[in-house]
Amino acid sequence: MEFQHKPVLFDETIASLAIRPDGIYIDGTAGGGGHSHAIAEKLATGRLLSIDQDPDAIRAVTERLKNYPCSIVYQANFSEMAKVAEKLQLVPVDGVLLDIGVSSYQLDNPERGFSYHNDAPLDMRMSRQGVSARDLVNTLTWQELAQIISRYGEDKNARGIAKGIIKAREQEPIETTLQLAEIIKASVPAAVRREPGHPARKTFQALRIAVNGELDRLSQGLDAAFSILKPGGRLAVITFHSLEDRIVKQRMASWCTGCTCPPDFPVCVCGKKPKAELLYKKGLAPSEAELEQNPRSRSARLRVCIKL
Ligand SMILES: C[S@@+](CC[C@H](N)C(=O)[O-])C[C@H]1O[C@@H](n2cnc3c(N)ncnc32)[C@H](O)[C@@H]1O
Repeated sequence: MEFQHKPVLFDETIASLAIRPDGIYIDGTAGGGGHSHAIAEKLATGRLLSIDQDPDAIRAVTERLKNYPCSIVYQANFSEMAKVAEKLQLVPVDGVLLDIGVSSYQLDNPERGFSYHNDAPLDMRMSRQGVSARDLVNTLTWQELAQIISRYGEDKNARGIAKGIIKAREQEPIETTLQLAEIIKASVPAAVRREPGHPARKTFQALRIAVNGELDRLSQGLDAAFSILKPGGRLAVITFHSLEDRIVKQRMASWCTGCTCPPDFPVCVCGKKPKAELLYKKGLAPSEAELEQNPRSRSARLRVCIKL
C-alpha cells in the first residue's frame, strides 16, 4: 500500500515556520514526508531531521527525501527529539513541526487495525511495539476501560460500552476491529445508533490514544521541542481534536505568560518574564475550501509560538 497522507493546513504551516535556507529544522511527525519534503525544498545549507515512530513511515520518508542530502531520517518517539538532535549535533534548532495524530496511511491500511471500516487484527500501535488495543480490551477491568473511553473518547456511553466489552470477551477473546465495532454498536442505546457517525468512532480514538500514550507523549514532545529552540525559533503544532489542542494551547500559554503578580502590586515581585509569543492568538483552523476538500480536517488547529 502506498504511503499517502494529505497534510492539513499545509501551506499555512510551512509559511508559519518562516524557514531560513541555512536553518536547522525538525519534523517530529514525518509520516509520508509531505511537510518534510516542503521544508527540505526550502533549505540550502540548512539541515532537516525527520522523525517518526512508525517503521512504515520511516521507509516512506526515507524514499521521499532520498535526493535531499540536507535531511536525516530517524525512527524515534518525538518525546525523545532533544536527545536525538543533541546526539546528531543539530541543536539549537530554528524550527520544530509536530503534525499530531494518526496518518491517513495508518488509518486506511487495514493491517494496522486503527479503523472500524475494515476488518483487521485489533492493533493500533504506531511504533509496532508494546501493548496493543487487543491487549487492552481483553485484559483491562471494567473501570479502566470505562475511564479510557470516557477520558480519551469523551463518549458519554463509556460505561455501557465497557460493560459490553467485558460481557463479549467472556464468550470469546476480542481479536478484530469489526468484532469490536459490532460489540460497541450493540452496547449503545438505539437512539445513539441512529445518530450520524459510527458509534465506535470515539472508543477507537480512545483506545488509540491509550495504546500510544499520545497525550503524555505530546506534553513531553512540546517540552523537548521548546528546550532545543533558538531564540527566535518557531514551534508549529497541528492537532486533530480538542484533547490534544487543549494541551498545546495551555503549554504555549504558560510559555507566553509574564508577570503573575496580583494587579494591585505596585511593582513586579515574581520576576516572571514570557519565554515565547504566539503567532496566532487563537490558532488557525482550516479554510472553508480545505474543509470541503478534506472533511477529516474539520477539527484541526495550527498553533505556533516563537521563542523569545
Ligand atoms: C498526521 S501524520 C503526519 C503526516 C506528515 N506531516 C506528512 O506530511 O505526511 C502523524 C505521524 O506522526 C507519527 N507520530 C505520532 N505520534 C508520534 C510520536 N509520539 N513520536 C513519533 N512519531 C509520532 C505517526 O506515526 C504518523 O506517521
